[in-house]
Amino acid sequence: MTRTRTPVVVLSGRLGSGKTTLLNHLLRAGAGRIGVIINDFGAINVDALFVAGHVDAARSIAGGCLCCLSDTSELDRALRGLGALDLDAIVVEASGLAEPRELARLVISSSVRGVRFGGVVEVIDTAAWAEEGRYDEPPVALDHLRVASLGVVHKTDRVAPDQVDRLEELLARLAPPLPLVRAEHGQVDPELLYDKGARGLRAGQLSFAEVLADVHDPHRSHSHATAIAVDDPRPVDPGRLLAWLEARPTGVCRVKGTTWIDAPGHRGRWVVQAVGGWVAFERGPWPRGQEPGTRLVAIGTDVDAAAVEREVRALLDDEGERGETDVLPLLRYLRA
Ligand SMILES: Nc1nc2c(ncn2[C@@H]2O[C@H](COP(=O)(O)OP(=O)(O)OP(=O)(O)O)[C@@H](O)[C@H]2O)c(=O)[nH]1
Repeated sequence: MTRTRTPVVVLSGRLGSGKTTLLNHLLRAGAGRIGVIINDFGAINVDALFVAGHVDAARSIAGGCLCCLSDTSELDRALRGLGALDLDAIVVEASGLAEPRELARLVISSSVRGVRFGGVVEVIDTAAWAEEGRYDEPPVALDHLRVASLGVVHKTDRVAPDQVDRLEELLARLAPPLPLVRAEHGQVDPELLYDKGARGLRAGQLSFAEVLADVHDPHRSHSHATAIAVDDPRPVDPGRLLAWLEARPTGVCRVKGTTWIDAPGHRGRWVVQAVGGWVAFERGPWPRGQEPGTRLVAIGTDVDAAAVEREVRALLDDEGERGETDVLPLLRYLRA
């Protein structure tokens, strides 16, 4: 019996749009055996830390966008490792800055046997688009929409239904007829993702030849962002952390990671997420084998990296245990 080639699906979407959330949903949904390749931008691969434990095989590529790494064989190496396994799909979670066209090109032209390009899924942050209020402008670059085989209109719980309709009308005008699916918290039917490669191109979608032919310089095509990573065994000062998150340095558009809070009643691991003006905390146990500590990544454009790193390091707490009341201001950002 001929073994069918494993589809490689690229998950693309701007910083904080919900790619890891969607990936976790796929893994938890138990829809087949999935391999994942996670490409995070910072030196600490925070996304890899956040991915659910149900993954059958995982490879992590940290330290730069796949499409900007000088060694483009990194993806091939990861695919080779996974391609040998009997998987139903491989999902590549791109960093929020990667160029999907470039990633598609890397997968299409990969010489790794046993895998095939399975399409680009563009995760669209409806909440960020509504927050920015530029209702006639696309939520992502048009080129991203033209490469995509599916658009996930995501975070619909954070906006009014008429805004979701408005975004979908805009997308239908700009990139007809990109199939769209609405989702909250990544809850997309896995069937929609794995079959895409087999179905061929929709009208208006770039063909493989077009993706391959248009040799462009990925370094020019996305803004140059900087990721500042701090990994330290100390807890954070909750008050200073919140004040910094609420008034982040100019240019820092994304903060994520885990922090350690050492205060009675609130002691433990607090996951921090900030996208644009939005901040959230989630509490949870330390994954087995992980020592308590603070691992934060701040991502931004035109930032003074040394100054941001100093600011993040200043959040670390040398004064020992905090009082319960120090944590209270964080509670209004705490998600169940
Ligand atoms: N309200 C709401 N929040 C969501 C939804 N999807 C994701 N989030 C939250 O948005 C934040 C960012 O989600 P991630 O899945 O980490 O986003 P990402 O695209 O992987 O982020 P980067 O890898 O940094 O680009 C997290 O706090 C998620 O819990 C959603 O549908 N609704």
